[in-house]
Amino acid sequence: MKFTKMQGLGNDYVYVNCFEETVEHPEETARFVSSRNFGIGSDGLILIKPSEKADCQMDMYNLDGSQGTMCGNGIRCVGKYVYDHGIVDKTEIDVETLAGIRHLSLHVRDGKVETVTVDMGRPEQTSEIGEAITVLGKEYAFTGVSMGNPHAVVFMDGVKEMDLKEIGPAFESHERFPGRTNTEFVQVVDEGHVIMRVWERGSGETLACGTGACAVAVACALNGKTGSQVDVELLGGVLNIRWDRENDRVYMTGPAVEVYHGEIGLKENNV
Ligand SMILES: N[C@H](CCC[C@H](N)C(=O)O)C(=O)O
Repeated sequence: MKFTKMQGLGNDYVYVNCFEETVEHPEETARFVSSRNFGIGSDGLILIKPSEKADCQMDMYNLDGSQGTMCGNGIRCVGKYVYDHGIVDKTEIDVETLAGIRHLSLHVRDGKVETVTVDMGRPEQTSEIGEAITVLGKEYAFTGVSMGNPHAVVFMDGVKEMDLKEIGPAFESHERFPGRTNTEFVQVVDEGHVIMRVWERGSGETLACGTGACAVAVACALNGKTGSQVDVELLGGVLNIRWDRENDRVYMTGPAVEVYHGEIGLKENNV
């Protein structure tokens, strides 16, 4: 199977061009390629497929093989891939996802996409603001926001020093979230800048989460902690998020990088 390794702020996936390749068992393939020791090493697998409704389709799988409905860092890399590899010849494109169609504006330099602005659609508030929840015997306040996938946003201090290995999975699989959740731990620096760590549903801690950064920007505004444009500082870098309150849509701008191409034998590895 030919693949391309790409990353958005260190949130890295194995991408397969399914205009040319077919992946029979995507969940199993995602678990295999994501393994650093037995496969390639990534946060998951993203299939770039033809679409009847858009310029292409993004089909995304987390490290554990669970299928995601939307991926912000991933969709920027999908936009870069289809432009740089000649699948599209325009810089305003639409990508079909399980969360709906998303519009991308591709910013090109020297013939290659460098950054992408994504219309991430309408946010949906999925809890009370600051809803109480008990996790590992301790009470927290969270704000639930969906960007087509579920996020629980928790405001706290000392975010950079946190160890997410226990608290992350405990939130992810908490009974309050029947389909599991992505969880963002956020420290507000000022009304235009926040620091965020993320424990992703199905992938664990990642260096960045695009949908998560959008959910965080919305939760910050809902809680009156920032304006509606926020620089979200992640371990992997900064995403600029703008929640347009006029049309109630969230816009994310960030980089997309192609790291390398490769080929991997699935049958030889019993996948
Ligand atoms: N783990 C997420 C999907 C990937 C989201 C993240 N990598 C992003 O950039 O938005 C979920 O299961 O909803």
